[in-house]
Amino acid sequence: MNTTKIIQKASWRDYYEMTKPNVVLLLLLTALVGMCLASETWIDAQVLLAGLFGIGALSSAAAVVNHVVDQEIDTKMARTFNRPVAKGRVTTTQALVFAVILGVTGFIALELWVNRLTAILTFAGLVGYAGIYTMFLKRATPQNIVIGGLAGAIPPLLGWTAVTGEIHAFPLLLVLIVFTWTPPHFWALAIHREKDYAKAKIPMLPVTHGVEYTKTFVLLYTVLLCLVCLLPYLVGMADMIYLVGSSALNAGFMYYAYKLKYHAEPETAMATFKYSIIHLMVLFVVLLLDHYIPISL
Ligand code: HEM
Ligand SMILES: CC(C)=CCC/C(C)=C/CC/C(C)=C/COP(=O)(O)OP(=O)(O)O
Repeated sequence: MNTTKIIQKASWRDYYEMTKPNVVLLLLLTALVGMCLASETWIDAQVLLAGLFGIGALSSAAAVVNHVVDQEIDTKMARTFNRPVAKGRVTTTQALVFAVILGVTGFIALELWVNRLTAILTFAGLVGYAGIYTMFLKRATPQNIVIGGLAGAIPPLLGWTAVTGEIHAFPLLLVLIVFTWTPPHFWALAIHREKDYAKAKIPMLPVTHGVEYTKTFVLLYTVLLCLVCLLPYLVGMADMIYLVGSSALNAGFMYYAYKLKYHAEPETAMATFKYSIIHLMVLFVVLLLDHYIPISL
């Protein structure tokens, strides 16, 4: 369906919004923690700055491409209809030029001042989110976000490879944590926005399998997340601050997921989604504290 777009002048805020700044900030926190956990001492300033810049720029480029590819469906949903490209304030060409500038500068920064492995893995994250998830999976299967979640989960590994130049099992555990966290994060929001997704004909789980089924899977993935979060402690990667902190955060997530399934009120799904963001943010801060203040039993 063709939607007529009203031509309005774009402001810098439109370009900022297209980068999904809050999402990218949380991705960068997970990358920073990956860097810190890989270092026994201070992180080299060049690796720290160029690494965060490059990962941030390529993630932002992926987010801008998402705005271009999804412009048609964005016009159909209350949450997204006012986005810069959907609304026509930024043209497809302008957005793509912006994405290419971000992508190329980010890749060059990683290649020149960090290392090639990190540049290639970060680029793979961009292709995973902008190419595989946005262009194909999102419209193809209700498991879209489970598979696509891998792209958003990769930053802790990127932080680690930025510092060490190699892949290690420890950051892969952090990737596994974010990967397991993504379904309850997104499906809680999708339950709240189920009618929007149905209207835009996007096969998100609550649309294809119903809200009750999705709530069950939010709960099951939250249980899985609680188990996966124990792994850093069990393999000796993290100590007591992490064990206590992550257990408390996971108890909170279980409370919301259980309430969503068995005692839901109208706002429970949105509250669960909001909690998921606090959960991941604090979890990574706790990992950082634990790294610098190791307390063993
Ligand atoms: C395939 C994986 C993911 C999907 C489908 C997804 C989906 C979403 C959606 C639809 C929103 C709402 C955005 C809005 O209100 O405009 C959102 C918000 C958010 N997501 Fe995710 N997400 C995913 C992965 C991640 C990851 C890996 C992170 C960070 C590590 C993350 C962090 C956030 C944050 C911080 C917000 C709040 C944004 C804001 O308030 O502006 N998400 N997510
Ligand atoms: C290089 C690298 C690590 C790239 C990862 C990039 C990235 C920005 C991941 C975020 C995941 C996310 C917000 C998905 C929502 O997309 P959606 O299209 O389902 O949500 P929307 O409807 O809000 O656009």
